Amino acid sequence: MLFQVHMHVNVPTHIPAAEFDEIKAREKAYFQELQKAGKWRHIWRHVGQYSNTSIFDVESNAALHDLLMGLPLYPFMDIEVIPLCRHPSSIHDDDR
Ligand SMILES: O=C(O)C[C@H]1C=CC(=O)O1
Repeated sequence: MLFQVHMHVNVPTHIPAAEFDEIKAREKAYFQELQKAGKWRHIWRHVGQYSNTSIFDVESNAALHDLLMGLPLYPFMDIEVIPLCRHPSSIHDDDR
């Protein structure tokens, strides 16, 4: 199942910068593992914002929920999820 997810990170002011840098490093490692696993298919930066639009390919709503809740940056994020389905005119076989 494909999902479009918008994430916005609210940089915390109540924790030391070094602690936030450590959380960002864990986020990057988690993100790269999910990319390698084919679950986090695409990511684009929103120009001028600490935000991204991502495409996830996971087996269920619950799987996406667990994945998002596991993001180290989750406590600092606003997240919007848009479930996607195949467009009838698409010529791409991997649009599921
Ligand atoms: O940078 C972001 O938009 C937040 C998050 C998504 C991937 C990652 O490494 O951090």
